[in-house]
Amino acid sequence: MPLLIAEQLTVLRGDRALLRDFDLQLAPGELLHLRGANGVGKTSLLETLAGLRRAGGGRLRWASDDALPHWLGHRNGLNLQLSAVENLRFWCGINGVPAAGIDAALARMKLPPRARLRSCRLLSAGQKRRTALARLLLQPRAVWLLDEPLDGLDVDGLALFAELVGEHLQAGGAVLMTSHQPLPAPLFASERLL
Ligand SMILES: Nc1ncnc2c1ncn2[C@@H]1O[C@H](COP(=O)(O)OP(=O)(O)OP(=O)(O)O)[C@@H](O)[C@H]1O
Repeated sequence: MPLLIAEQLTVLRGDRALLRDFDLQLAPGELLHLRGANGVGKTSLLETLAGLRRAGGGRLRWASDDALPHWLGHRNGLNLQLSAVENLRFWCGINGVPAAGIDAALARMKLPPRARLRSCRLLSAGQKRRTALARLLLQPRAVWLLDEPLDGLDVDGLALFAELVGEHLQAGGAVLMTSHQPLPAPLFASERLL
């Protein structure tokens, strides 16, 4: 049974329909890559699927009522005045997740210990991305909706990301991610052009 089904979805930006009659299914163990040019509506679609943007029509069905997805926007959603640890502590607080796993999650993302305590505005783009991705490790959620998650990652970061995704798919989760270009190895996905 699919984890997520979107049927005849209309994706809006203001009063403009970017996508109409958009159908999508996401099965357990599936990595689906949505590829499209700048401005085509990838971010708007992911925000609509995540429930952050009102759909203009159609239906969204989740495998279960409590199947809240992980949504990671392309701007990372970090408060740049706070450190990586403080950002994740805040995220844990608003999501009711124990903060005990923060250090382990940042270690898994290979963020050096000193960088974890530094204000995020002093981190590189890739370090900020690794911090944002660490949220995926803090709470198990079946569906990951990731908007341009590879931006800023170096070769090691890409390998790490592929490892996390592989483990998630093995565990029966699913990932929907966007980008502008074909996915690099070692990521293997079904691809949909927008
Ligand atoms: N704040 C906004 N207000 C109104 N329209 C917007 C706004 N932001 C974006 N748009 C419009 O919505 C359309 C879709 O934007 P969206 O960010 O979803 O595209 P995208 O495919 O994710 O683009 P990119 O690859 O550049 O990130 C764009 O063509 C843009 O003109």
